[in-house]
Amino acid sequence: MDVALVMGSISDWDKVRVTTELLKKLNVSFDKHVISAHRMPNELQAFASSAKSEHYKIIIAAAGGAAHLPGMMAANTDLPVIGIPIQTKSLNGMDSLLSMVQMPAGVPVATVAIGDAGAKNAAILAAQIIALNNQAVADKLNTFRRNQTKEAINSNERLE
Ligand SMILES: Nc1c(C(=O)O)ncn1[C@@H]1O[C@H](COP(=O)(O)O)[C@@H](O)[C@H]1O
Repeated sequence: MDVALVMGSISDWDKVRVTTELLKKLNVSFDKHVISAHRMPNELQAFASSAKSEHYKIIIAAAGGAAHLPGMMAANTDLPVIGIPIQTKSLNGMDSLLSMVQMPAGVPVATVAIGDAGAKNAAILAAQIIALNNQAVADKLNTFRRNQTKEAINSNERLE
């Protein structure tokens, strides 16, 4: 698999479904897991430390609130980790964002935006990394970007 998509709870699944849809569209192979740094510390460590030998290339980690999951993944692997801050009811996802974006130097988490745009960008970012060594994914990305540009240009027609 190119990507392991990990989420802190099954309650995050609805928010990252869109990530999986885009990964599929861009020809990036992935599997998905609920793994929590807080609730499943041993499982997290086992998963992260064997991720490279399992031939994953990128980990996408989505979590809400005290979102230590992406940081702890990054602590236990040298694969690139992309963090998706899940929007929360109490603090709107600022809690999730700040707990993953402010990593100490040496252990980066490539943190995307809160919400739907971030969940989509995580898939695109992963595809861009995979595309460096995968022409089929590069072609899909190219088509995706061209269509996106076309749609933006065509939206001018809807202006009164
Ligand atoms: N942030 C974390 C971690 C972690 O970082 O290890 N484990 C669960 N969670 C988050 O807790 C929120 C509420 O989870 P529940 O709905 O299961 O109570 C979820 O957004 C999850 O990502």
